[in-house]
Amino acid sequence: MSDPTNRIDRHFAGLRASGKRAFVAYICAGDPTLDATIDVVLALEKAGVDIVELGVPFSDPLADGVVNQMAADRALKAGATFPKVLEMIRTLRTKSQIPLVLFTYLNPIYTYGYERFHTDAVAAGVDGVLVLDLPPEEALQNAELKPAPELAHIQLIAPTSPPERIELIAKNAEGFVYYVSRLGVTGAQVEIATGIAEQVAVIKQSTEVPVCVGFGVSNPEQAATVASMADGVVVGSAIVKLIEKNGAAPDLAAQVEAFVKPLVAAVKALS
Ligand SMILES: O=P(O)(O)OC[C@@H](O)[C@@H](O)c1c[nH]c2ccccc12
Repeated sequence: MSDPTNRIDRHFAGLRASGKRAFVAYICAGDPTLDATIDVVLALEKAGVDIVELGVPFSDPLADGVVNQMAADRALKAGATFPKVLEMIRTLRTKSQIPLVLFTYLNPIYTYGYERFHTDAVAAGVDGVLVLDLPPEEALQNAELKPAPELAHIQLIAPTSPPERIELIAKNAEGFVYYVSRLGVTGAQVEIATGIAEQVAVIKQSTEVPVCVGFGVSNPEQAATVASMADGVVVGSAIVKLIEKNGAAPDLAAQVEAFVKPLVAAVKALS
């Protein structure tokens, strides 16, 4: 169900009306610092990014490749904690209304407390949550594991997800469905995965919710190719790598903006 009060749903409704695809960017909150994350998100927004995925830094990020692992490590070493990430989002919300999705493993939410998490995330201005290591069956059977109604519960589908599971996930989808285009962990790849268009078509048989595809996209050409097969494309590690290289530069935000602009432009050029 589309919720007009949720920034993700509202944003996709606008994109749909204008026939445009979404560009979704992933960064790790607190890398290199929480203050820098605010500037980087504002730079992403200026570059035309539609939705920002904010990773909650975690010590055992099992689905993340080395670039994202190192980003989480930098953020943790710089002092990022789950409460501090929420505090940063509260500050960010005084400057931006860009749709925000928290990417997290279950452990930080468990430690913080489910109810407290739901209340505080909504109050901070988070629009959606993707709990990376939470299987859909668990989320559906345990009410406390489902985000609050105001938070879209975003879920992953993998190339190996069997049809029954795709149907289960897609039927309960909120915000958007995230199709990870390949097995393994996050990270830039030379070649785009095969079978994306086919899997997106299967997912779309069970849901009206937009489908975004990510994993391994790092340049404008790949972004356009992948986006042309779905409602949106996600780029993570390529941006995180740029932050890794230029974290200490005074013009980090400007560099992020310059890097992301052509990626966004390639996606927005599609009709
Ligand atoms: O890094 P890539 O290959 O561009 O893929 C996006 C990815 O980083 C981001 O969406 C993400 C970060 N952590 C994840 C864990 C699982 C699935 C996806 C993610």
